[in-house]
Amino acid sequence: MATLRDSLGDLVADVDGLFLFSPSAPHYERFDDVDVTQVVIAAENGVDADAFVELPLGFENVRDRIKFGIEGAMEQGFVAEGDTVACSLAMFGDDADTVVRIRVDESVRSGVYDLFIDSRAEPGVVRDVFEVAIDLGKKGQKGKPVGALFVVGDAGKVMNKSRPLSYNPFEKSHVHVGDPIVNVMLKEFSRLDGAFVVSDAGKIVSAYRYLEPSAEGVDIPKGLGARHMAGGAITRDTNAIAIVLSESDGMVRAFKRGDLILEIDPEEY
Ligand SMILES: Nc1ncnc2c1ncn2[C@@H]1O[C@H](COP(=O)(O)OP(=O)(O)OP(=O)(O)O)[C@@H](O)[C@H]1O
Ligand SMILES: [Mn+2]
Repeated sequence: MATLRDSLGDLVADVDGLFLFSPSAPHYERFDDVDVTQVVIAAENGVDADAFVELPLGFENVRDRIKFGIEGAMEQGFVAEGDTVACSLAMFGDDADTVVRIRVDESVRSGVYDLFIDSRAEPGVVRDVFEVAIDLGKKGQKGKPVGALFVVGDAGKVMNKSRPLSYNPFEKSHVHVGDPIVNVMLKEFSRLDGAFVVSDAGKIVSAYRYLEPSAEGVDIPKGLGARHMAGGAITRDTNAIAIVLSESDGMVRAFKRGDLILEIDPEEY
């Protein structure tokens, strides 16, 4: 009679790679002499792995996390299309409690890795803007839900394709989107109309910008309105990405080249 170990062993039988998501050192050492490519995907390479993919965001959604890891491993040549990999990750506890078997193919490519790593803005800036948008999504302004639109990268071109809705409070200051003060400021602003324009290096160039991209041919999900349309369209007309917090449904969405790339729920963070 087959044991449970035999039956579940099929999950990892003849895989080409083992992906360890944020492994502890003891968990990592358990696989010291496994005979397949090991890739560590984590916020930092604490276990000093040879094959490492940096996770810029926590990705509470496991599907997004796995897709990001596989996309990053493909980009770096650790695995190739057609490979099958086993992913070990923590879903409920602090250490690995889940194994996922997945085949590496184009369907895994969600564009999330590309959004963070191959955009004009630095990966850390993209991460900082996500964190500001997620924080705003969780807390709102004075407890009320609020929407916001951040256009990140290629600021010169974005400014040329937009106009001021009112005076720009960032005109004479050098505020980086990762500065803690930003979260406080955004909560104090009377309203977050228009778009925030952020430079490649993360400087907030302007607030209250009215974006005027040409919108024909930009296809955004039904039910999303002008803020999302402007966010999608500006990323088609420039090399910027757009991160949009919806006042209506509280979701944070990212657009690049006119396409919706990522949708996350701040409540999961
Ligand atoms: N072209 C634009 N450029 C900059 N900001 C815009 C633009 N169009 C709309 N907005 C901003 O989006 C806000 C909300 O507009 P609207 O409700 O139509 O968008 P939405 O996509 O439905 O967003 P939400 O899901 O937050 O309601 C507007 O008050 C305005 O501040
Ligand atoms: Mn709306």
